[in-house]
Amino acid sequence: MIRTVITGVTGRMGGTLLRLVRESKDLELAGATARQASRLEALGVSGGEDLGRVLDSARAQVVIDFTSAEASVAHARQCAERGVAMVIGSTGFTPESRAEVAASAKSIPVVLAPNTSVGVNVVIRMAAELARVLGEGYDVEVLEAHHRMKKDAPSGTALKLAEVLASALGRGQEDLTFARHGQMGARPKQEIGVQTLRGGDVVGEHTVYYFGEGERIELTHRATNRDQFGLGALRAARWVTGRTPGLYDMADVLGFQRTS
Ligand SMILES: NC(=O)C1=CN([C@@H]2O[C@H](COP(=O)(O)OP(=O)(O)OC[C@H]3O[C@@H](n4cnc5c(N)ncnc54)[C@H](OP(=O)(O)O)[C@@H]3O)[C@@H](O)[C@H]2O)C=CC1
Ligand SMILES: O=C(O)C1=N[C@H](C(=O)O)C[C@H](O)C1
Repeated sequence: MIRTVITGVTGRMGGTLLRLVRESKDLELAGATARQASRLEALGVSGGEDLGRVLDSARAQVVIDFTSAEASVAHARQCAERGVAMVIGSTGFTPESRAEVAASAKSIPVVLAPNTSVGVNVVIRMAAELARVLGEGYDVEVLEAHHRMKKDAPSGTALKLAEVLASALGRGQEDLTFARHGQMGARPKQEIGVQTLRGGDVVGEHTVYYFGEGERIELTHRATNRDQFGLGALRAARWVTGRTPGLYDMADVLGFQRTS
């Protein structure tokens, strides 16, 4: 059994992960964190507010962390100090905070994935392939929709899609456009647009549009609950436990060639 700690267990993903780890045959819950330790009792789990202290008593092999970018940076440092592997699903990283996770990943193996659903990762791969095959004659746009409680925008998945599309088309960060308003002028050929919708209880939807002359291709993934994110995270946890230190992503877990 792989001894697993879940951070932010009172969150939407934390709750999903707790149920899936409890249902799993090869992962066991070694502890959990919550910002208010009093809430752990109601869930019937042992743990505390500080990951470092939880790890010191839990003999954990892997931490699954879906909290926030800021919290994940601190959690990665605490795991690195104790040699515990990690799966980080948090989004909202800046280049600087991502670099801090990468620094921790010099001493522990870390899977950092803005989307742990296997289906989404297949779509990311297909999106890059479609862009490569279609080439320059198509205008590429990414649209994402999420629930009203989501804090970061655009989603980590939309950013990843934009990154792999740019790489497939030989374009760079400077070609990404995150919103349009006012007198923008005609759409530059090189542009890759990334647009965000927020509302209700939308779990997570991503569409890549390829607008051509006389045709339009749309590649869509819709999550209708959080289980596939959780199951993918458990798969990543099995894969990363005992691995050589380094920063990995779901492409590594799934044995795909990296797209960017
Ligand atoms: N990779 C993937 O496939 C997916 C990624 N995500 C990402 O995972 C993250 C969590 O999403 P979700 O579960 O919906 O969010 P929630 O707000 O429901 O849960 C976040 C949890 O993390 C805790 N937390 C937040 N900030 C801190 C902090 N600074 N220190 C310690 N704990 C903290 C929260 O505690 P408290 O309850 O006290 O606020 C809460 O328990 C987001 O970044 C989201 O984008 C989400 C779904 C799938
Ligand atoms: O916050 C969410 O809910 C989600 N966040 C991830 C992201 O930012 O890409 C993945 C998923 O779509 C749900």
